[in-house]
Amino acid sequence: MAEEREELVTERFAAESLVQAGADDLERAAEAALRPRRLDEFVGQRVVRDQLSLVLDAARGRGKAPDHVLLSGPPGLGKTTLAMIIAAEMGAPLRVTSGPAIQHAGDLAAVLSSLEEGEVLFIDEIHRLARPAEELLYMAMEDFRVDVIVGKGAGASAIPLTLPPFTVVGATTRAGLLPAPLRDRFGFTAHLDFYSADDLERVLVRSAGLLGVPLDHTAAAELAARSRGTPRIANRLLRRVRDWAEVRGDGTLSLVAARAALEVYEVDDLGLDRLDRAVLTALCTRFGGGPVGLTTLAVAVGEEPETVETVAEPFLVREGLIGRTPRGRVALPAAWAHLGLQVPAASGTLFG
Ligand SMILES: Nc1ncnc2c1ncn2[C@@H]1O[C@H](COP(=O)(O)OP(=O)(O)OP(=O)(O)O)[C@@H](O)[C@H]1O
Repeated sequence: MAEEREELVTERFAAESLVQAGADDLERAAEAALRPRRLDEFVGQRVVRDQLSLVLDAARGRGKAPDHVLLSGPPGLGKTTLAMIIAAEMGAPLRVTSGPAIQHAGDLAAVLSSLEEGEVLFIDEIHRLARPAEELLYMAMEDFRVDVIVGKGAGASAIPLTLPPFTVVGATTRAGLLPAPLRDRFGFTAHLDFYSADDLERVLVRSAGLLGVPLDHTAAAELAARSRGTPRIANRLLRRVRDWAEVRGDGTLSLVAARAALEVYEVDDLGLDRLDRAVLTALCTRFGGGPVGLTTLAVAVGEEPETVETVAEPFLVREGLIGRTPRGRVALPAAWAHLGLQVPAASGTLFG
């Protein structure tokens, strides 16, 4: 009986994860369709764009592969997009992999030894590379050489293999976790910051044009203000408003349609979603405003600590809702106000 139930549960999970995988694929496809292909289509991040354009122009002028590029910043700000743009601008092929996908140094050696001259190797979540792979990578980045190990144990020998010049584009949400020797191998490092409301409005107008949907100026402003400074979220909200307008409205993406859809999807005035609010609520109501450790906070909201730290926290910190202290996370007065709660009398002593 118990076994039968377990099987049913497993089947249900399998079915749910299939549906989820399908949904993720659809989201990814929808995202890909809106990705800028060239640097001059990439909205905002003016300083990064200018600097990168110089790096690429100089490399083109010399007829060489550009320096290795490290892109850091919260999810959804355009790191993958920029990696693709670098390859497109250089007219070079792009190879995509990620830190977690490379379990062993041998996996990385296989990728490196098959690179073409000038190829761009995009390594997403580069901070999650295993240590031996990391060491192999910085030798390859510096000397364009890898040692391929042949054989095992005492009889193993290293055969040096020269690689054609290539460019690594590393992306990370946690630049602080990269060891210095790896970080130092990148000739150009850029940090992507949250977008202004004006830039997000431009992202939305561009995306609406590509989707062929009529977007009111007022609706664009409302969506921009509630997109947590993030183009991925802006585009996602745009697609949800389009759903609402087509199913419940007259097809126009008006302010009324935007507000109604945002209410359905529980996006509040600041653009906070369910996870953000769960973090704030746990911090204020369960832990009395903190300080509370990241792991405890993550358990309280049923998420991985890394998700809370990289997805929810950066924006909450930027908005002055929470603070990070050596003793843990604390709620700031704006958090209580946002939840419509009274700041407890003792909270003045929480921060610090
Ligand atoms: N500057 C921009 N201009 C226009 N659209 C953008 C810009 N940056 C990102 N986008 C849009 O946002 C989406 C998410 O961007 P992207 O996948 O590059 O983010 P990311 O930083 O790599 O995120 P992650 O860290 O989660 O991989 C893209 O599909 C693209 O359509």
